[in-house]
Amino acid sequence: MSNYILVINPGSTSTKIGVFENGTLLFDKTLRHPAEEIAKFATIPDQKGWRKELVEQALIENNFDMKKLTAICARGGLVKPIRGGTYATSDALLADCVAGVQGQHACNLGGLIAREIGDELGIPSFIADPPVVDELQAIARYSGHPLIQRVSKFHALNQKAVAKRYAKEVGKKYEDLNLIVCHMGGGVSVGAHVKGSVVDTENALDGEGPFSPERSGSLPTDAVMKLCFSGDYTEEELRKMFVGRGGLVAYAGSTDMRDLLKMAETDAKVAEVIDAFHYQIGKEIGAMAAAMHGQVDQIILTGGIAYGKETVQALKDMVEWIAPVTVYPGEDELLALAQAALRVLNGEEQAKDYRSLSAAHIPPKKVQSPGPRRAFSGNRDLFLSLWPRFFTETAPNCTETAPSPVPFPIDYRVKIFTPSSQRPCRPRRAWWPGCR
Ligand SMILES: Nc1ncnc2c1ncn2[C@@H]1O[C@H](COP(=O)(O)OP(=O)(O)OP(=O)(O)O)[C@@H](O)[C@H]1O
Ligand SMILES: CCCC(=O)O
Repeated sequence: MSNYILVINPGSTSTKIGVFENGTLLFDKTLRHPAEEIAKFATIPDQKGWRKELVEQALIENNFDMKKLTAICARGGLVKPIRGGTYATSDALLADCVAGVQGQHACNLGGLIAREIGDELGIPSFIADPPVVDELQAIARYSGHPLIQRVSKFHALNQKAVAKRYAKEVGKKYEDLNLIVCHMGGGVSVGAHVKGSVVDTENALDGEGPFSPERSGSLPTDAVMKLCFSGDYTEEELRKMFVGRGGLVAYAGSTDMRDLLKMAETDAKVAEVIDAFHYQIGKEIGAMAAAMHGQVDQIILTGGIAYGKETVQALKDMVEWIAPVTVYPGEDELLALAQAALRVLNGEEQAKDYRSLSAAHIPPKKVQSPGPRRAFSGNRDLFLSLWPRFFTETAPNCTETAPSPVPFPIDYRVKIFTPSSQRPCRPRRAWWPGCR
């Protein structure tokens, strides 16, 4: 029996859709959303009805009868940290997509639209491998300061898809391989896939890792603090500067690697920027190899920039001594979504239940420590907000700790960094349960 699957991948300026009959694409379409259309909506969740109508219209234009659909699978959203896999669009998941518990991003609309269409048709709807897939090992969560905890936000959908594709091609299971996957698109992320879990990667959305065509990646803390407190920029301006207008576009004026490679033929400065881009990515691959104790079966390069032979050669020169390199240029996130739904429909995998996981996943609230407020005044919030959000805090004289945001046997409670004083917590602020 054929399964017909609608897949939806909402991005900031487009919604990509596809209809698959089992694993075969029947048709796809990129629905472009001009800035002036997007600007009509105050928030991302407000765009739901409008984008949903555009999706339905595209199916009609392709003469596809929606009643034939068996399931819907979407990319999304910035929900709580979860393990990779296919998740049913439960109410709890949708509430977190609306709230944007790890940030507002167009992919939060994926689950919302999928569920609404699915409910209308009486068919199941899913999300798969959202950017907040978080399988970090405990030691990878240390940032260097207990107020800031590292989290994983990366191209999980494409990274996992190409890793599984490689495993299939060599006749092995993803869960039996150690792979470094490097996605190079508008953003760049490098993941250490150890036996099916991404035990280290960057928070590529919020300012970690190598710079990319449009993101600054990791920046020196002191310099960032100076910008934050300079009074010259608003929080929003700085965010745009680092995520959206940072990296290659900031140095060389374009996010398009093809243009930059052309420019580099006659412009030595642009050529050096591209060298630096390759250098940072190669260095990050090396870091992941060390995190994996050198036990790397294969390095996989993927994303649009992996089409460029210059980039592939530069990275091979830097990292091929670690492990052989396979190149899967571009990304096929639509196919990855269809396959994720199919694995569930065929009974190869069970859809995960976000609701039953979410209790264990509740990240610590963004708790404000009463202590350092005076030192940083109001701008402290601005500074911290540029960094990974789920910093776990504990009061200087409080022995309570915040819960782990992930369901793994990880206990990185901040208590270990603080004197285990039994003095009562400061009475002036209750800032998490049990610390009153
Ligand atoms: N043949 C090519 N050679 C070199 N670079 C290329 C080639 N084709 C596309 N690219 C580059 O790939 C980049 C876009 O990649 P991609 O389409 O994967 O990004 P995206 O989907 O917009 O962002 P993300 O992958 O972060 O979600 C651009 O910089 C583009 O210039
Ligand atoms: C880093 C997660 C995905 C993206 O770049 O949009």
